[in-house]
Amino acid sequence: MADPARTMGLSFTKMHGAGNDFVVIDLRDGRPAPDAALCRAIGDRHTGVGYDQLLTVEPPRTPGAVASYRIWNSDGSSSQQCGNGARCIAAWLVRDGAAEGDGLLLDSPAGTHAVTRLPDGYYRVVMGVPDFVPAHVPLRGVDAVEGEYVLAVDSTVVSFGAVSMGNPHAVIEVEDVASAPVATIGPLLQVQPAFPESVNVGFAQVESPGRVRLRVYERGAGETLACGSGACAAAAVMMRRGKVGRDVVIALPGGELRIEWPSDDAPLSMSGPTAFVFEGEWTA
Ligand SMILES: N[C@H](CCC[C@H](N)C(=O)O)C(=O)O
Repeated sequence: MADPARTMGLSFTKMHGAGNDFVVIDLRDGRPAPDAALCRAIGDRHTGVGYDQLLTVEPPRTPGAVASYRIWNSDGSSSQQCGNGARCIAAWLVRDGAAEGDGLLLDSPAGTHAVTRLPDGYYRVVMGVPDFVPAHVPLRGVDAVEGEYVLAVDSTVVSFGAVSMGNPHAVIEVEDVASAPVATIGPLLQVQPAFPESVNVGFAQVESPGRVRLRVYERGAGETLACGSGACAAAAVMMRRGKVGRDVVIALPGGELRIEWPSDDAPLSMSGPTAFVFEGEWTA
């Protein structure tokens, strides 16, 4: 049977969070998510709309939540977490009138998040407690020395921190992000057996105790202009190493995010911008 979206027309909203771009589709009426072929067609940067991630807004899964959402990367793979996406979904629900902006609850595949609209129009997402347990990243077969993992990939030795924000992250500290080997080491690390679910690879340059520059080669999307969970991961790794304070600005190519993590056993919060770009209808 033809995919219903192809016959009925599929409305969507194009958004971005610090340049990390999304197609948001409202499936609160219970319609099925677009199939893989349609996701790829919508995601094509030339013949479609283009996105880093496709986000679906769906009925809540827990009491008190306004809605739930799911996440597909542009390569069709799904993810458990999308920090920039959580902010955009919250802004989408507030604009839709489905929620007030003070502490709405959103169900993601990684758990339930409290989201608050800040006076400056930014959104703050409680992202949960960073999980450094290797098996939870997941990361296998690599031992850590003082929180640093070392892996030989091809002719290169890569040293990194590893943490789960609900999705897997490796964080590589570099002297200069501008010249970091993002497009070579990123995909190389992603295919290592040590990362059975692949990994988002961050390249972080600590500029000061209050500011980190970051580039992220995302799982399923390549290098993006911003990665919210990647910013959380980089901040958490550098905070635990004592390289930055517990309230830090992460400067990504597409914009800045603020990360607050009061203590190791407390939840981490991320604040940042959201933007509506256009509304559309897919009729191909
Ligand atoms: N590529 C990620 C999902 C999107 C994360 C990112 N866009 C964010 O804002 O957190 C993964 O496969 O885990």
